[in-house]
Amino acid sequence: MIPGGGGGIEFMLGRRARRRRVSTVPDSGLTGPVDIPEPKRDDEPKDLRSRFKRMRESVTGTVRGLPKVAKLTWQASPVLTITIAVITIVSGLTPTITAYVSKLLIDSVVAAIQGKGTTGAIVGVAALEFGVLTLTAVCQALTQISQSLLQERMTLSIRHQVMRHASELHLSYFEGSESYDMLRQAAQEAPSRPLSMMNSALGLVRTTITFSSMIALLVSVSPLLALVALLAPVPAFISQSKYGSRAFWLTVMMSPLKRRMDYLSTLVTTDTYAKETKLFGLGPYFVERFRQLGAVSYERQRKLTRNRSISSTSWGLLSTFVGSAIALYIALEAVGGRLTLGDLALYTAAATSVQTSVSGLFTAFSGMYENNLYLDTLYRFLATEPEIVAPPKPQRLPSTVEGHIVFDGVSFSYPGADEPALDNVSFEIKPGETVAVVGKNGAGKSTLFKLLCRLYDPTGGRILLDGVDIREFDPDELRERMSAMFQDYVTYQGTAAENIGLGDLNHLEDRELIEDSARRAGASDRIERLPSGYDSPLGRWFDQGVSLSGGEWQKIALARAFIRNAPILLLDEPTSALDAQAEHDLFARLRELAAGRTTLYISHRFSTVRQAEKILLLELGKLAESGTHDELMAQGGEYAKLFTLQAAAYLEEAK
Ligand SMILES: Nc1ncnc2c1ncn2[C@@H]1O[C@H](COP(=O)(O)OP(=O)(O)OP(=O)(O)O)[C@@H](O)[C@H]1O
Repeated sequence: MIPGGGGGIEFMLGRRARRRRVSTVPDSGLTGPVDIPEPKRDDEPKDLRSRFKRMRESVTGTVRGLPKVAKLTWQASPVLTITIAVITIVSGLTPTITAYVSKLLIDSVVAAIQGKGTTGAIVGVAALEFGVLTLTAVCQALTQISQSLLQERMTLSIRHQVMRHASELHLSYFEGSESYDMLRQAAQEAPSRPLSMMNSALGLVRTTITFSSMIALLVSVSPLLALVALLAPVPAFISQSKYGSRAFWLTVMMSPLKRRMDYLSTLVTTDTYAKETKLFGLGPYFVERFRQLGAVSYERQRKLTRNRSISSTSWGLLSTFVGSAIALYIALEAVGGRLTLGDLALYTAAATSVQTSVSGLFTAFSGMYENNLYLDTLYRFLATEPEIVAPPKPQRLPSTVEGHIVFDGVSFSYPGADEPALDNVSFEIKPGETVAVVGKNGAGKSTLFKLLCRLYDPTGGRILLDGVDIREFDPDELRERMSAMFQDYVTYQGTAAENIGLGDLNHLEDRELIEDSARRAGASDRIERLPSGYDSPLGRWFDQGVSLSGGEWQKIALARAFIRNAPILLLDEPTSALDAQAEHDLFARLRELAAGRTTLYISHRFSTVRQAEKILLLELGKLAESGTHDELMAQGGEYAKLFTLQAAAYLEEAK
């Protein structure tokens, strides 16, 4: 067993990190052997004392988890939570009442046989029994209905919380595989756990009620019997909780493997990848890798399930043996005339019930313990603080931002990277200027844009907007003043109008503005030719939509960037997929499109770069050259070299 609560989990994750290093699972899952380490713990308690210590720790950890679970359940539905709680108390009493009514019935039958009772009394007790049984049935039905409804509400409520929190987290959170695993577990495992834990907790209450009322009856016939019945289920509990923690462990360990399986499955089942997987004949290979990873995952689950059931069945048999011995003892007492037939029925029911209650108590507790471990992942995820947040007293952005940008000695390294992506970069962009950023692949151009949007914070230096460090603004407000088209723009599975409107939620359904943005991006002709124009679905996930070409999609992404009337416009290779005419048209209109805005664009085509008012050339994260086209050509540096190289290639072709 392992301690519940945060400390235990951190400890386990520490171990997990160590295990991952020795893991034989290759990072991508595409090649290499497939295996995952056994979810065994070196520090598993060996002797009884450490076992009890562990048990005490897990009891405290689990009990501490209860208020949080109660809060989650209450948040999902107060009415259903109260209903379930009330039914639990009622159904805790029904077994004892049933047992007592059975005794009354048998005694009244025996009395009638002996001529001491009446048929009327028997009918009365039978009616009472009918009433109790009806109450039991109603309670069961109500429990089932409330539980399934509460589960539905709970799943929605937790998924909603996970989505909301994920939407607030910083970009780099999604780029780490460990945090991604945590997110996956929180989203997939956690929704079913609180109700399960709540049920276990309420089961605990129910069985405690049954147990207390029954034990009173059992003690009156034989305190020794009561003690034996109490102790018999303990071993089963210990084995249950041990396997409970292993099951959790296995889920944690298998999360990376399951993600790889999901990835392989996506490669084969998603339209975006289908072309290439078919051409390179990768389908059967990916399917086989999926099968291998699946086989490993199944084998681990099978082993655990097998060991768990063998162990719990064996310990369960011990309890059955004790139960039978008690029944025999009571039967002999009845034969000896020391008990009535009604007493015999009552005590047999009581003994069985105490036994079931005790094992029920233990099972409920070990269930809670296991669920609490899973929930801890959810709590840790929900407790992850977004790294990029507004300062306590953010500076208000003026309603009209001028767009004066200064990079002052800005450096940035991606987490875990050896080399900085940007190294002491300084430059100034005047309001309304159009600036081109150029440089070789990996020079740091896109990183510069991401820092400007505050998707990351610089590791050194500062970025000023209209003279204020951008960290002093609320990041949401800052981003409202910017519009951007990234290199890996999103192709939304929605209509053409929605694809554009999503660039500005305030104008999501403003058809006039959407059409105007499409015109400015050169996308309107194609959209108008679609079967339902702007209402045509693009992509095929939800509707039988139209498939657009790469360049057509890029124009739609451009239109999305244009719809937002922001003072700063960032375009990362905006014409990489456009044909020569479309590219020419766009840049010919760029001055008009960029009027009144500070515009930065990244481009590898020097013909489009030359018209910028300022050009920044990055080399290995450093600002190597800056100036106008004429200035840089006159300098005869790297820019001049690259420009001449490209121009020469065109001239060569033209010959
Ligand atoms: N999310 C990331 N995590 C870690 N490293 C990254 C990440 N994104 C980029 N890098 C690294 O930072 C460096 C700069 O990348 P960046 O995307 O800014 O280059 P770029 O100049 O835009 O290149 P390209 O012309 O190919 O688009 C590269 O070496 C890249 O490997």
